[in-house]
Order: sequence, then structure tokens, then C-alpha cells
Amino acid sequence: MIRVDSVWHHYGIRPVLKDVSFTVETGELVVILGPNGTGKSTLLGCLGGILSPIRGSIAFHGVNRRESVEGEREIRKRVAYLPDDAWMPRDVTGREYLIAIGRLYGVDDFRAFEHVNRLLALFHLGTKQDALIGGYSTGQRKKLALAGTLIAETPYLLLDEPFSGGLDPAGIQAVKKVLKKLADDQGITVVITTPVPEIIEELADRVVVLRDGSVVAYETPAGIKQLAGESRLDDALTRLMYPETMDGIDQYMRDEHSEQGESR
Ligand SMILES: Nc1ncnc2c1ncn2[C@@H]1O[C@H](COP(=O)(O)OP(=O)(O)OP(=O)(O)O)[C@@H](O)[C@H]1O
Repeated sequence: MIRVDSVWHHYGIRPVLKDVSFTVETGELVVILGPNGTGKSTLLGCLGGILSPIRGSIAFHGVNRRESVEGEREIRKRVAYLPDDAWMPRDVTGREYLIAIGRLYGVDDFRAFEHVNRLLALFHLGTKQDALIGGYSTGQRKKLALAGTLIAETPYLLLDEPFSGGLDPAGIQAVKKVLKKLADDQGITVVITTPVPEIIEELADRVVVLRDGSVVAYETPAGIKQLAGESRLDDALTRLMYPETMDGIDQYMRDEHSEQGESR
């Protein structure tokens, strides 16, 4: 379980996250969504431990992030975090990179070798496995970065924009299916950001909707539609994230109908 409790984060004096609270149950797949610049990556960075909130706390399995050396070490073993612009070494091969991450997370070598083969097959990286990462395409690097989070075999996965960065349709499909299965069948707790409503509808158990650094909704996709009074998830999310946009569309359609009525 992840508990985010009254988290505030500032860059300089500007608050970016304002009193953010929510709880992710074990085995849930939660999507964080919001307009550009609203604080999604900042929130995931706080969860991932690369940023320290100025107020509030984040706990994994009851252990607070960045509170004690032992607690933080325990969390780091259990959490794999992938930023949207993950750094990757250029002068090691894809296979070496994955094995090194497995070792870092204490995965038995024999198990890691077998898992690496399955990951390379999953992402169609077999032909590149012994090539230096510096020669990978953008999409191939993204696939390797995602494989790097899966090889860690952690009970928590935090992935910033896992479906962006040049993934091809087969890669998107692979990531969707694997994340859903990990959450549903293995009880892995997954938190991701993605702006794509179709993916949210297909994957999300619950959605954190952020607007201007605050949580405006934390609901299932069905709950989001009900809350916004819309039958489609994309309309519901737009209404919650950009209320003025939906009001503007409603107004435009009303004006058009009344003009048509007058001219008849
Ligand atoms: N290192 C930083 N220093 C100063 N301001 C920052 C820094 N990182 C992000 N910001 C600002 O904080 C706000 C939130 O940024 P963040 O990247 O968390 O948003 P986001 O919701 O992930 O955006 P996007 O959808 O565009 O990826 C933005 O206004 C951004 O300009």
C-alpha cells in the first residue's frame, strides 16, 4: 500500500503540489492525470524518492520515504521508478544493462538471465541485445528502460509516461498487458502517468486527477464519469481538468442552436 499524506512541494517559492493525499491499495493500478505542468512528474518524483516534499509524507507498506536510512533502503529495494526521461548508459549492451539492474535489486543471476531473455523477446529487442545502447533507436531505448523496471521484480512500479517516447503499437500493447497482469495476478502495485483516456479506461483501477497541483478527483473510471456527469471518460476527464473548455464547447453549441432557431 502507498499512502500519500498532505504532500506539498515547491520549486523556489512557487507551490507545485498542494496538500496532495491519496492511498493506493496493494495490487491496484492507479493513473495520475492532469494538464501539462500541473505536477504529475513532480508527484511521481516524490513517490520515487528523487524529490523530497517540503511538507507531508509518503509511505510504502507503512514505512515513510526519506525518514530513516534503514527505512529508505528497505523502500528502494521494493520500488522501481522510471522517470519520463530516464538516463541510460550508452557504452554497455542491452543485456548487460538489464543484468546489472537485476543484480542491483538482488535478483538471483540465474533467474535474471531467464527473465532478460523473456523481456528481450517481449519487446522484440533480440537482435539488439548484444549491441551498445548508444546505437539503439529512441523507441528501443524506451523499451529497454521499461524492461529495466520489470527485471527488478519489485512489488511497486512507478512509471512516468510509460506509453510515450516512441513506443510502437506492439510495445504499447505489451506494456498494457504486462502491467495489467502484474497488478491483477501478482498483486504488484502500479502507479503511472499517461494522458491517453483509452489507456486509462482499459487499465486504471483508479485515477488521480490533478489540477493546478491539487487533487480534484480520485475515483474509478466509472466514478469519474459519474462525478463529471458525462457518459464518456474523455469528456469527463476534460470537464474535471479543464472545466472552462467544456463550458466553452457547451456555450458554443447552445449559441449555434439558438442562431439556427432564430433563422428558421
Ligand atoms: N526543476 C524545476 N525547477 C523549477 N520548476 C520546475 C522544475 N520542474 C518542474 N517545474 C515546474 O513545476 C510545474 C510542474 O511540473 P511537472 O513536470 O511536475 O508537471 P507535469 O504535470 O508532469 O507536466 P507535463 O504534463 O508537461 O509532463 C511546471 O510548472 C514546471 O514548469
